[in-house]
Amino acid sequence: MYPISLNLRGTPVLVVGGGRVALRKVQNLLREGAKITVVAPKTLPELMSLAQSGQIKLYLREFQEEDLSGPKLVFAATDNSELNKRIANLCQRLGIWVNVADNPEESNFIVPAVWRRGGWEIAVGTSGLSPLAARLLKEELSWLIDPAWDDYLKFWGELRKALKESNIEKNRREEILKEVAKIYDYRKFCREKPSVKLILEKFK
Ligand SMILES: C[C@@]1(CC(=O)O)c2cc3[nH]c(cc4nc(cc5[nH]c(cc(n2)[C@H]1CCC(=O)O)[C@@](C)(CC(=O)O)[C@@H]5CCC(=O)O)C(CC(=O)O)=C4CCC(=O)O)c(CCC(=O)O)c3CC(=O)O
Ligand SMILES: NC(=O)C1=CN([C@@H]2O[C@H](COP(=O)(O)OP(=O)(O)OC[C@H]3O[C@@H](n4cnc5c(N)ncnc54)[C@H](O)[C@@H]3O)[C@@H](O)[C@H]2O)C=CC1
Repeated sequence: MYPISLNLRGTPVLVVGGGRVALRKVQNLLREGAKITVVAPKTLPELMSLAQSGQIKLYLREFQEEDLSGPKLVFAATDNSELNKRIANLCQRLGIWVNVADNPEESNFIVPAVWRRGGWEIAVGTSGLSPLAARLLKEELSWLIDPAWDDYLKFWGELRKALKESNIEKNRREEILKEVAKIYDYRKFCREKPSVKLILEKFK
């Protein structure tokens, strides 16, 4: 499984099924600004209200082949594994990437458990071995990773931006970043909390 971060803003995504699994996928997709259509004869009330507030499009009926004209990604999340398999086959034929809720083998992609804070994104995957274990490690990370890592990321982000906006040439900018990284590992950064301004003056 090759991990990538997809930009789904405005991208049409189809979710087939309206249960617990479909709802979780929809909630995470909404956060990324995907254009979501849900097809299911019966759905959870949460999906109904998302449709009522115009955040998703909802068709209260069974899946039909025509639903596959349009979406770039499909989530087959019904409780009918034969149907999920059929959707997967249709998607393969059409070249649409599909996630099959009850079958990682038939999926083009699977979804990791994601931990986010202060700009960090850590995706935990088990190649489908145990999604529950993926969630448990994700939860553990919230304890393991000190909030000072957020300041560290902020520092690097600001330094990178300042260098980009400076008139220092590209190769030298990269060199500077590597030199600073050698000096300021996480521990030294925490002790000294250097300012970006100071670093820039020192390395120019
Ligand atoms: C292959 C994959 C495909 C995909 O859905 O993309 C898949 C498949 C299956 N999940 C099953 C069960 C559960 N999945 C969860 C939860 C999550 N499942 C997610 C991902 C994935 N699930 C992909 C693999 C990722 C990887 O491992 O690398 C997470 C991480 C991300 C997300 O869905 O958003 C999200 C946690 C998010 C979070 O909390 O952060 C829970 C609840 C829990 O853990 O509390 C249970 C019940 C407990 C258990 O069984 O473990 C079953 C058996 C169904 C059955 O028995 O009927 C299958 C099918 C099978 O394995 O065949
Ligand atoms: N990938 C994951 O993270 C997980 C996957 N699963 C698997 O996912 C599947 C779905 O789980 P839940 O959401 O809990 O099930 P659920 O029973 O709550 O929901 C199933 C949904 O599928 C819909 N459906 C049934 N026939 C349909 C059709 N012909 N067209 C469109 N929609 C149809 C139903 O109306 C319902 O909304 C299960 O088969 C389970 O094995 C379960 C837990 C986690």
